[in-house]
Amino acid sequence: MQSTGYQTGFANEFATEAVAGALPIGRNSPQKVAHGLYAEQVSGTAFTAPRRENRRSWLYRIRPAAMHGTFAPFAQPRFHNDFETGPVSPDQLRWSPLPMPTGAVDFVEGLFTMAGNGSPAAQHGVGVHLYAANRDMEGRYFYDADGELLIVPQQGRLHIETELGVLEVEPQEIALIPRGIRFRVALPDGEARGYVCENFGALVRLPDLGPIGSNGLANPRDFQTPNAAYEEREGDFELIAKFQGHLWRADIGHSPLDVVAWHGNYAPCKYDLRRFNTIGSISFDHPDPSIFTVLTSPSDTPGTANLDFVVFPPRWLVAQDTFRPPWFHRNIASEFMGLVTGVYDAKAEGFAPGGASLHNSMSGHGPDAATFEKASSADLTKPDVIKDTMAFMFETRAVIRPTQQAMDAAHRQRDYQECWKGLKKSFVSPR
Ligand SMILES: O=C(O)Cc1cc(O)ccc1O
Ligand SMILES: [Fe+2]
Repeated sequence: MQSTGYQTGFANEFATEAVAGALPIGRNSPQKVAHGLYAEQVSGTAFTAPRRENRRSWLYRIRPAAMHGTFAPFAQPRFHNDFETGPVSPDQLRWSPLPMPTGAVDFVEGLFTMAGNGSPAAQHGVGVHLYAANRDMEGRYFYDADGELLIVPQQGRLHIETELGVLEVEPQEIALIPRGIRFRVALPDGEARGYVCENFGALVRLPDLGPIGSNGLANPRDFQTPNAAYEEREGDFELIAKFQGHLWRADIGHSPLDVVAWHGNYAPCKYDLRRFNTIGSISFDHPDPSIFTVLTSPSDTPGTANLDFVVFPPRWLVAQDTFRPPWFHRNIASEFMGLVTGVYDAKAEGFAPGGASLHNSMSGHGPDAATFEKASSADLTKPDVIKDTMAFMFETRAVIRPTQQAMDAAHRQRDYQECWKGLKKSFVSPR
């Protein structure tokens, strides 16, 4: 399926048809839909959710989503949500990039669960996954009934064909696939690696801007939702479902990407992180990283997110009489970080593009020794510019529990704490 372009805005009431006249006018479910299509509603929030949070779309499709065989377990043991048992270490953790697969592996097969909290059953928390893949999903379609997927490509473009249209996504862009929406991923560059946050809680939305005003951070018009596109394809295909933490497969005799027209506000989208309007201090002190929030999934406690997706983009540092990089800190929230490209300003080395770090609730962390030395004696009469970088954080109110496979992984940096070892004792007692 080729991209047919985009509509702009975040969670707008979109309307799009790949065949003229396919969208009913003035009603959702006429007795007979034009062109012999079936009408089907997909709801991403409760029917009775407040209007400003209510998300649903109407799909006009060749066959309804109900048509497929029975599900049986699908073996892909690296992708799951089993992170809720046993003690969890408060150690600061860091990983080198997930190695590229040696055999042929598609996007679903290439998912590797790093960590998470909450559960799909409880409808709060997140799953944090990495993927490394080197082949297109062939005759295979996937949906995640457990959460929406926030995909952060790090290497290689993704061509994502969804029920509602096509997203072409490259590193430094993100894709959001709503819970339940079926899709297929192809890899135009042959290989791809990146991060996925699976959000079991309230759908992500743009944060309130408070005193920032009516513009800034991620602007709504920079989100792009695909125009309708469909394939009319019959064959021996496979539908993979993620349901309550595990994968299932069913035979399907046609492509489920057969939605000819749709309207509504429950749809995939993409966003270019390079369009993020970064706001920071122009006087003194490094602000809290909440200033970098792209999207937030609120919890039932106001101001305390289930998930904040935060980016650290290129920017100027001009603060005076200030230690300019991130400070040393401990935090009630828990922080999973990744790096799409470049160098992150708190870590001179060891945090590579494609790598990851995890600093859980109240675990001390901050600049490494090399960064501290440099920034403590930097010439503040000149602005610094941070260029060619894109780090991000999945920050959650609940502790992010690493999986056993993440703890056991050969690419986990077992010497991570060494990065703070060189911090000198400089205190000179006045007595
Ligand atoms: O730990 C980190 O590097 C993320 C982070 C960045 C920042 O600028 C302030 C606080 C914070 O947790
Ligand atoms: Fe932090």
